[in-house]
Amino acid sequence: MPPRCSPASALFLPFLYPTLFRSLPRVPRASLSTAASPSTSAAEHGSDSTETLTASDTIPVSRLNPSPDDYAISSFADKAKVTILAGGGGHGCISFLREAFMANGPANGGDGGHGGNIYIQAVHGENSLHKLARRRIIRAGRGKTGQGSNRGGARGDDVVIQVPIGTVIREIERIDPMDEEKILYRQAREKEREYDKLVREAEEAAQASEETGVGEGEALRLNIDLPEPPEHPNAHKFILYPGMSNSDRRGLSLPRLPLRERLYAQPDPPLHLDLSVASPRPILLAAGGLGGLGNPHFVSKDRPRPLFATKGERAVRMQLELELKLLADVGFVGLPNAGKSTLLRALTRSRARVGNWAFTTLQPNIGTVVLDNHKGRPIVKLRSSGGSSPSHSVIHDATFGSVVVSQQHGQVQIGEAPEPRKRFTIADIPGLIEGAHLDRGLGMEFLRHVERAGVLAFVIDLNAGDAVKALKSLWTEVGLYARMREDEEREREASERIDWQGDGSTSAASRMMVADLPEPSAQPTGLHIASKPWFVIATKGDLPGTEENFDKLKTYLDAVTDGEEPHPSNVEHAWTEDCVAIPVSAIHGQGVDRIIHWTLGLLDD
Ligand SMILES: Nc1nc2c(ncn2[C@@H]2O[C@H](COP(=O)(O)OP(=O)(O)OP(=O)(O)O)[C@@H](O)[C@H]2O)c(=O)[nH]1
Ligand SMILES: [Mg+2]
Repeated sequence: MPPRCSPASALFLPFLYPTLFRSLPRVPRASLSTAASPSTSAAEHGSDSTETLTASDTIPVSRLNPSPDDYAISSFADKAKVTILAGGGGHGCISFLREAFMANGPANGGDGGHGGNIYIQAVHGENSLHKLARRRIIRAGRGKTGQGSNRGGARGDDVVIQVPIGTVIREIERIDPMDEEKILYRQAREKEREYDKLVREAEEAAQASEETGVGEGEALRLNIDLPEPPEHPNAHKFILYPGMSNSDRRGLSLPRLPLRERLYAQPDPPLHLDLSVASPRPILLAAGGLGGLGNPHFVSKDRPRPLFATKGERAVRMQLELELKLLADVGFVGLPNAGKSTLLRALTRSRARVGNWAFTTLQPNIGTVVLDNHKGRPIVKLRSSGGSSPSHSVIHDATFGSVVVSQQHGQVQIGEAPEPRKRFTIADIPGLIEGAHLDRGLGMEFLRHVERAGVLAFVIDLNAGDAVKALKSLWTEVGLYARMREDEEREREASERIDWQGDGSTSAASRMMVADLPEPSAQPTGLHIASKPWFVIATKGDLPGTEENFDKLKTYLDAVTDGEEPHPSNVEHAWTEDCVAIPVSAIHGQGVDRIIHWTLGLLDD
């Protein structure tokens, strides 16, 4: 375990609070970095720390201290409802060869093109569903109609919907013309069977009347009583030649079309996809309709010049609900106005709105910390070994690439090094207030994102009163929310359980089914959030008079790590492995490197 706020590490320069880094000579406040000077000089002039609340006013406007209207509107969305329409098939063509001295050439109408499919693919680099949420309807291309001279129509364009990794797709509604057609065919077959039965009965009756000597007239009457034969269900699928004469139309007998199988298998309903890893290939959501058949398909000895072709098949239409589950690697949790958005700006290229008032942020902002220059070369210097996982070291070998040498129980083990992380994402959510778990403030909606982050970073304003108290109240809110969610989950699970008896009691059969499963604990613990690794980012450290507050916070966190104090949420068995507080001054971009390194250590553990 690395020393907390290690004075030996050159990366973790104690630019703030030199007194906490005992082995370093005490640096007088006046000689702190120039960036911190405006507020320092304010302190020298004897100003009160509460007066420096608006210290950002004295700092020149920059990317990290922007004017309130210098921001990009957050285009983030974690939910979307879309209707997808696969492309219908193009119609078949009715055409005949026309050449000099050939009055009635053979049929040469081309087939229609097949409709385009709609696929979905989870990819790296996407981290929001806002583009989909805005589009609402996604259509694949329609197949083109066939042409004369046996030229087939072009295929409709496929559409690949790219979504972030962690997207869950649920089907709400589906209209599949193939299913409708199957039902129509089944009904038609039943009607035909009934008609055949009637015909057979009429014939038998006619035969019987002949044998019993009833006159020919009676037999004829029985035949006339028969209803019209049922129409075949695929009559609507044909297109007729527009220049057809009335006599042609009267003598037209349309052939029976068999049910055609789609080129691509349509996934069975209800569709439920959980794309928790990048999909190497796009996954089919909706298959396009088949192209119609040109008139040469219907040429026969009795019908040398078919004056019809078939229409393209209609395609699937689906309504889907998409939800982005795994949102960010790190979730910022903090009171309003703590400096979360400024910190996000300092760590990433985000242009989140910053303002000296509560609830500046109304929608979550997602920022990506890029660790390489997109060519594999690191732009953030990583620690060679150690961090929060010092039990292994990475050796770079020209022949074998990266090899991990780890020591477990005194034995050296050699394994393949994991791909170095190239980026991680941070979610900056609106500030939490007391009662957030009861949906006060902008609370609940956004605590969901915290629940899903791998690491929690508590952003505490050192200039806004007791930091330990602030941390405890934030953890209390998060803990209460976690318990509430566990309760909800349990209720949902109970309502989804099969009621074998129909009266709410569970029979022996269902008991057998769940016998091997561990019984869920009766009380919600909130452990699913409290067991996540976390750390504290103590911000606004440039403001005078904050050093003491940080000192207290550090002492408290050391006590939590050593087990002398309970976890701030009071949840038992919560994560207390290495609770640290990192002092930063986001407005000056100081200390942010250390956040990146610490986060990497926690994420890679
Ligand atoms: N002196 C100083 N001021 C800071 C620092 N970080 C943020 N501020 C100021 O604190 C105020 C609030 O910053 P924001 O980043 O908007 O805070 P927030 O936590 O995102 O606020 P909400 O979105 O309302 O929850 C702004 O006036 C910032 O300029 C810092 O490190 N030092
Ligand atoms: Mg904000």
